Amino acid sequence: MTGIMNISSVATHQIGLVFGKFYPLHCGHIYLIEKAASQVDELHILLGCEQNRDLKLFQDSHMPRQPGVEDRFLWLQKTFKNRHNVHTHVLDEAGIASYPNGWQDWSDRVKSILDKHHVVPSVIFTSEPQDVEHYKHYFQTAVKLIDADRDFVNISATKIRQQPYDNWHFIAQKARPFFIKRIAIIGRSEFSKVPKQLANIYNTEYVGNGYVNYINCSYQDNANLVFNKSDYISMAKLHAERLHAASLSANRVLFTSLDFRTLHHYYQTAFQSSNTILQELEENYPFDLIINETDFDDCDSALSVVEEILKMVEKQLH
Ligand SMILES: NC(=O)c1ccc[n+]([C@@H]2O[C@H](COP(=O)([O-])OP(=O)(O)OC[C@H]3O[C@@H](n4cnc5c(N)ncnc54)[C@H](O)[C@@H]3O)[C@@H](O)[C@H]2O)c1
Repeated sequence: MTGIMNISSVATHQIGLVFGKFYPLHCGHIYLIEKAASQVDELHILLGCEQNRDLKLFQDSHMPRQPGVEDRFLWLQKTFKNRHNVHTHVLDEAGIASYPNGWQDWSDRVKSILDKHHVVPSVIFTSEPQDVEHYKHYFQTAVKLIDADRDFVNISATKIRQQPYDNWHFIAQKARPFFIKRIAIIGRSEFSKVPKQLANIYNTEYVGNGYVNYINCSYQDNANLVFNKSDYISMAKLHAERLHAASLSANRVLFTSLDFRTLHHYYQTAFQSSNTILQELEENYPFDLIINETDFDDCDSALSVVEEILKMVEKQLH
């Protein structure tokens, strides 16, 4: 009895495919994938990438940096991490005439990946009506068209590439940290309030210097506190962790009172030498905007400072 059930379930085991560049992954893609996944036993996503095309898409965009294949792969993996019947594969399209001119070579490349993973598709899902007959012809499978008019999620990746910050709520939650603009506003006393104010205005996260806060709380007499070399490294590591954590929930932009270039500069001034950890953080964790108290005149009012900074931030987002 059990054997018979297994044979019949193998015979009806439905395997679906979804193709896409996911450049970047957005809620329309997720809707398509979830609707597809709910109609099959297993869904395989093929993430198409082609170096020159992808670079051109980036150059024609307003994205702050270029997503690599690994970024796009991770967005999919993280988004569908709890969907155990959804699998993602990278499809390198190098050397194939670009869409829609390379259907034969492209479908051969797809089939070689499917063969490698022993995947025999029964249905292809797409929201592109013009591709339906091609898919049927080259893959000899059923094709299901999902929301061709984009009624449910009215967005395209092209629009997001053009205006990522105006289309923020369409960007997949797991892709958003990639797009966060990092802004450091550095200064003392009154000026130190400015990044907190800006975070409130932009309904987003502020990341203070956690290490200094910790030291201030731990020691009563910190008037003559002098940091040693390891303090700077601890400060930098803690700050990188806190920035990363805040970027998971930040809204378009993130404000902080410290960037790694400035921290390294403090270190160099104190010890007359560089530090490799700080150097690496400086290089690998660039900020989009660094504003210093010294960029302003002493006589500038608090209001005029905030207004000036608001203009700079707006430039970053448009
Ligand atoms: N070289 C060739 O001849 C050839 C032929 C066919 C396909 N391809 C490749 O296949 C891939 C197709 O990618 P794409 O440009 O369609 O990717 P995409 O990332 O823009 O879209 C992925 C899928 O999501 C769907 N989608 C987009 N927005 C949606 C929304 N708002 N609601 C619902 N669904 C939505 C698309 O229709 C598509 O089916 C590319 O890598 C392309 O190169 C190449």
